[in-house]
Amino acid sequence: MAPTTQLPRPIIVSGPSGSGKSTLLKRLFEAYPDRFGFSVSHTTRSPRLGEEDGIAYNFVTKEAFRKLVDEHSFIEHARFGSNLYGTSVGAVKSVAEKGRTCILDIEMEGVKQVKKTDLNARFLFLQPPSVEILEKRLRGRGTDKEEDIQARLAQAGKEIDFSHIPGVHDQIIINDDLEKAWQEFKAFCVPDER
Ligand SMILES: Nc1ncnc2c1ncn2[C@@H]1O[C@H](COP(=O)(O)OP(=O)(O)OP(=O)(O)O)[C@@H](O)[C@H]1O
Repeated sequence: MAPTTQLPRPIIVSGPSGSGKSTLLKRLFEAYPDRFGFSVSHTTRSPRLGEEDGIAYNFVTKEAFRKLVDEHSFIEHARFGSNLYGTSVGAVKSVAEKGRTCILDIEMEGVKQVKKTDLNARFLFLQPPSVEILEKRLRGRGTDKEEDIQARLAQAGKEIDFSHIPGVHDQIIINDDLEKAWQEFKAFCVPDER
């Protein structure tokens, strides 16, 4: 295996809910379809029709999942309903081993976990111009219930405070004008094109 330093470094994109992560990542994957990749998550849920192990998810038993948790294999893991889901360090490394830059869209606790690993990641934070504008965008998106919007706004303050701790992120992009944010985002993710 090639030394980690020669492999594409993973990019960690974080930012409050509604800051525009999905919008910019969609553009990035459309503009550079072969350059980036997402890691394959682990789950204890059963595969649905057509879902291949190792492609849609790494399907594992609850026992195997717990063992991975005990071995600190996950960057983050969570329960949704009766199923467990997790992002493993190994899954991120395997994207890099295929020559692609792995992109992780994660929240603050995940960022802290990645910093404890040997992934040698680059950290990008997407910041809304203000909490008022963030609220407008969350409402405009039309996908969230009122209580979810309030919870997302409360969490946004914590995410922004954390992002301002020196050394946490390599770059902070303020997503005010979308075209300007896209240019900055692209320059960070595809630095050799500058
Ligand atoms: N610069 C911008 N100007 C105006 N609207 C924007 C801008 N960037 C994103 N939006 C809009 O804001 C809303 C939230 O963006 P998006 O869904 O990409 O956020 P997100 O960070 O991926 O949120 P989540 O973490 O909840 O998935 C969307 O409706 C999107 O179209």
